[in-house]
Amino acid sequence: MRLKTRFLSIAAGLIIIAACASWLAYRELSADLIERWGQQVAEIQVRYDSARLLQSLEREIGLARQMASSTALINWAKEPDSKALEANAIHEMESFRDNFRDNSYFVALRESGRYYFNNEKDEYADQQFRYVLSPDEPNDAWFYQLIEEGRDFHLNVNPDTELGVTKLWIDVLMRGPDNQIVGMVGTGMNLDRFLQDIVDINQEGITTLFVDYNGAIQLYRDRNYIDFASVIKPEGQKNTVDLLFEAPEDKQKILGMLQLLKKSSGTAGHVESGFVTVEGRQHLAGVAYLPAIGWFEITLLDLNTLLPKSYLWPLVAVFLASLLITLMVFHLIIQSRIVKPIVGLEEAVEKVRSGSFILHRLDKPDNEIGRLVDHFEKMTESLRDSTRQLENKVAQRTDELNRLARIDPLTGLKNRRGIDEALDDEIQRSARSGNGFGLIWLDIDHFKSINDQLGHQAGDEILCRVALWLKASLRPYDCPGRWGGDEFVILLSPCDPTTLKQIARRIRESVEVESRKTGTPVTISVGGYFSEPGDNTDRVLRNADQALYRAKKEGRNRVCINTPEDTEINPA
Ligand SMILES: Nc1nc2c(ncn2[C@@H]2O[C@H](COP(=O)(O)OP(=O)(O)OP(=O)(O)O)[C@@H](O)[C@H]2O)c(=O)[nH]1
Repeated sequence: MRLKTRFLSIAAGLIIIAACASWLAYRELSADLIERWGQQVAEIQVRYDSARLLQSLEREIGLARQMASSTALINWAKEPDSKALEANAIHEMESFRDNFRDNSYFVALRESGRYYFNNEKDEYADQQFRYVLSPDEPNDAWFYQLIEEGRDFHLNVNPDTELGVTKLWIDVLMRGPDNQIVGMVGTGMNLDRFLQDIVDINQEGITTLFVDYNGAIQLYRDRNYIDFASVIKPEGQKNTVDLLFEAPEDKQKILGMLQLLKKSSGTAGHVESGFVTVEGRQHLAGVAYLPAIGWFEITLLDLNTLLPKSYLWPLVAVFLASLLITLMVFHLIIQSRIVKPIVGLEEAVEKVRSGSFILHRLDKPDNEIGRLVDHFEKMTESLRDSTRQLENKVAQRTDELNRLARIDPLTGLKNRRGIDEALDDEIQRSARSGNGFGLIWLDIDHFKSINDQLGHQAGDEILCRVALWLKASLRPYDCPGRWGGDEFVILLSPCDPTTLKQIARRIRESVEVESRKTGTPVTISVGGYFSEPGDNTDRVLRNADQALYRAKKEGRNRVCINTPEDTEINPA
């Protein structure tokens, strides 16, 4: 895999891992955030809803308590048949009616069971006595039940079948000076209006309900759930709050919260909260106990409505965009500071490996890679210089070897290979120019006996001297060589037959004369051939050799010249 691909794969992998981790963290954090926020909102909402309920009830309850402690009513309750007391009491009751919000009241006398009522329309003026309560009448059970329980104050949602109204009743026991219960007074508020004001508040995602001390639903937007006349219903038949929840654990949770609040009922403003599912949607339930009325207030917050997770999507989008930008920046940095310099370096290494030292300008980032590239460039320069030096040396040595391969080590003249090459060149030159050239082939006479008599060393010295005499007798541009043994070949160019003869004779004479001076006289036999353009190597050598052969045959120490036209033999 290429470096860039690998880097990007690693980066992408890391980013995916980071994104997954961040997504999980986001989910956890958002759930935690929503939970914390929801709990606080639930607490605030619970207190707000409780305050609203208490605010609207407080005055009514105060008035009802005041009415229950009215001396006129208490005295009348003790003597219900006294018309004077009754008139006085009814007058008192009517003054309270004017003050109650609903402009209605009821008074029920314990001893006689008489029930008095008047409403906002003053419908029952002078007929406030409505009917007589009976312990045997189930609809009247509330009255006897409350007296039996001895609860001085009670809130009750109950339809009054006699009056044909459903009301939220405020019931307050009326006690005589001896603390004996002599009756019950109170007022009823139109349930529909009350629900509208307190419960059916048009706040999307927020549901408010009130349940009594036993969890029976008292105020709820859906009237079907309201547990009317809770006070007279036996346990198990009440519409309790757990009916609103489907999951058993949610039912347990909400009932558990009620229990907890009952235990800590002394702690004012304490709110319990927890997640529950209502109608398939997650809600946060906040529950508070209202000691003033003995009810619980429950607020259900639909979190998806109040704080949809989509609100946090811009955060996710920003996060993803940041990741993408990070990936791109990472890619650009990796590309410019690592991958590109390394790829360039790799190409340069490949070039140098294949023997090319011409490098394009390499990227040198200001980091370890840049320093590596710098070292590589310097190393390449050194390598290039030493390679060039080496090549020069090799070329020089090769030239030297080539030269030596064509030189006779003893005499310093060309050897047979050198003469061969020079002869080939000369034949080609002659063919091109149309001018002939001369070739001399000479051999030292009786050299074997010189060797035999004087030794091989002396023989070598004579060979060297002959070479020197030859060179001295030749023109600078003539080319002498040692063919082998005691035989020498000389190329004469430019040349003509006359010059060939002259030089051949001069050579022979020179050797004879000069050798005599050394005390070891030697003579040479010389064969010459003047080559015409078009001759080949064999023909030239053969003719020169034949001329030498003749010179030997005819007595040695002489010159014989072979020309294409004729053969001239010149005795010494
Ligand atoms: N000292 C010495 N002797 C050599 C060398 N190369 C060949 N010879 C000898 O040279 C002699 C050449 O003899 P030939 O050319 O055959 O005969 P020659 O004695 O010269 O007689 P002719 O040529 O017939 O006059 C041989 O004895 C070789 O051993 C060399 O490099 N040094």
